[in-house]
Amino acid sequence: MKIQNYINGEFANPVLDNWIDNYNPSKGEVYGQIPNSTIEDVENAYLAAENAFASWSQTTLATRSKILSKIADLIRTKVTFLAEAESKDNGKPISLAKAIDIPRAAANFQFYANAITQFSSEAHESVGLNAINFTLREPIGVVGCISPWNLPLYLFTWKIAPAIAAGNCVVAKPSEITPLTSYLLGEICTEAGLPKGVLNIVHGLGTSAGQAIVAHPKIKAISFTGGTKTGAHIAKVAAPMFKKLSLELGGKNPNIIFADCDYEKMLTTTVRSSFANQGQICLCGSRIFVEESIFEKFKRDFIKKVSELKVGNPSESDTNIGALVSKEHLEKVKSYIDIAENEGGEILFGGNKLTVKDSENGYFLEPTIIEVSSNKCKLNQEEIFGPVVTLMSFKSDKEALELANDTKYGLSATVWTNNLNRTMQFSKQLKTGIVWVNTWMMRDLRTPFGGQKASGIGREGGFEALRFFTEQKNICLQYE
Ligand SMILES: NC(=O)C1=CN([C@@H]2O[C@H](COP(=O)(O)OP(=O)(O)OC[C@H]3O[C@@H](n4cnc5c(N)ncnc54)[C@H](O)[C@@H]3O)[C@@H](O)[C@H]2O)C=CC1
Ligand SMILES: O=C(O)/C=C/C=C(\O)C(=O)O
Repeated sequence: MKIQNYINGEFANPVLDNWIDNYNPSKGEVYGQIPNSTIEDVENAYLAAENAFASWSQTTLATRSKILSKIADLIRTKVTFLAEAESKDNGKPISLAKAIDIPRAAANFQFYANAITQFSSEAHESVGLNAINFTLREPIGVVGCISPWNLPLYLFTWKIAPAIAAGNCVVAKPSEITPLTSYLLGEICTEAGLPKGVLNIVHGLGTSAGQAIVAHPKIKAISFTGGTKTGAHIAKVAAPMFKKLSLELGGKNPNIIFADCDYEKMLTTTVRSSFANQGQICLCGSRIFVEESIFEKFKRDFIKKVSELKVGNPSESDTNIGALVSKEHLEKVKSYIDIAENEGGEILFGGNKLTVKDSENGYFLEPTIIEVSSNKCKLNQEEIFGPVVTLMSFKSDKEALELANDTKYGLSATVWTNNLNRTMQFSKQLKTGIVWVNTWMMRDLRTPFGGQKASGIGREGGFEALRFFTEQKNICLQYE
């Protein structure tokens, strides 16, 4: 299968006719090629976007809303087809893609179809001076959206939907590791009546196609989700050009469990927050801290529940954990498990690569639980981004809070307790962009989403994304 770029509403081969192999991670085999796009393809995408901007930026909100709703409808009608494609490309269970990834992609378009009709700006009357200020929020122009491989269509559309709803035209690049569903989105956008050039999708490597988007002198804003190192590089390139930047980066999120919590709910949710999507979600609670009085009980119960998870072929409906996204990523995750003992850790469960029947060459790994004795170890400080969690006990609220905040990351935290004062103290003092209390990954698309410290800058979601994708202009008008 050959994936093509989507430029000016047409599918096109890369200008230099260079291609990259695309892998099915659960089979460990090549199943297609994608464009190895270069600066020339990005320029073509930019020109198409620039050309479309004059008209799209003047399209009524009702028309934009109708087209975005239609895209959402089409995604919903193709949920099984898209879920199968996502699973094949990424290795995640089809059941997960069908329940979470694809419905969320539809919800992203539906949400911004509605939100743009409610988005407004402010006016300030300068009383006594016969003057009024009103502030326009204008689309920026051509913007760049770059997304990762862990939640491919989910995160790709989370950027594109607000960008086009706000009247911008887009040059977008999905991860080269998971290009399939974004390729299929091109067709859907055409069918929904999105005018040519409003969305342009360029496939290829981060270091060439991605770099060309970030460095393009006329692409004025970049919305990026991915690794912290890449985010830092993007900031270095884009900042001297004064581009707007939204960077949603890595996490090393604490999951803090107190003895007074609703134990069964905590246990079930903790299995999910540890291993959903093979642990490849920036929000996964990869550092589990448990109050000393229930530590041994938690350990026993958690290991038992995790041992019941089925690692298997992503197409089987009872599979809980599919394949990791690539061979390189599997090796990276495994390398952390391999240093566990040198770091004073004890592997309590898992730790091994797995061979799955009918998918013998796939990139499978057991869900892995490691008890560590210090939060300073690499396992607790570096983003592993796989099905690996660490456990540590704590004695007091103060110690738990210190452990939780002792990382360069600051994306999310989960706290399990029924104590109101403790809930408020932790909510206020955790240095993260998101705090979940007695739940995990409960998403309301109106809320600001993003991290502090090395987890990024800016917030996605709700009106925040519409603010990011618009430029303010204040008009001050005096009258007699
Ligand atoms: N959502 C998250 O928080 C994610 C975190 N990661 C972390 O990052 C690590 C590395 O994974 P990668 O796939 O290498 O992520 P990455 O950060 O390199 O890739 C994310 C996106 O950025 C693009 N990209 C890469 N270099 C670029 C550049 N110089 N300019 C513009 N775009 C560029 C990629 O092509 C991809 O579309 C993972 O092991 C994980 O720890 C990775 C993916 C998602
Ligand atoms: O729900 C969201 O909006 C985002 C979820 C996850 C990520 O952003 C990620 O894993 O990068």
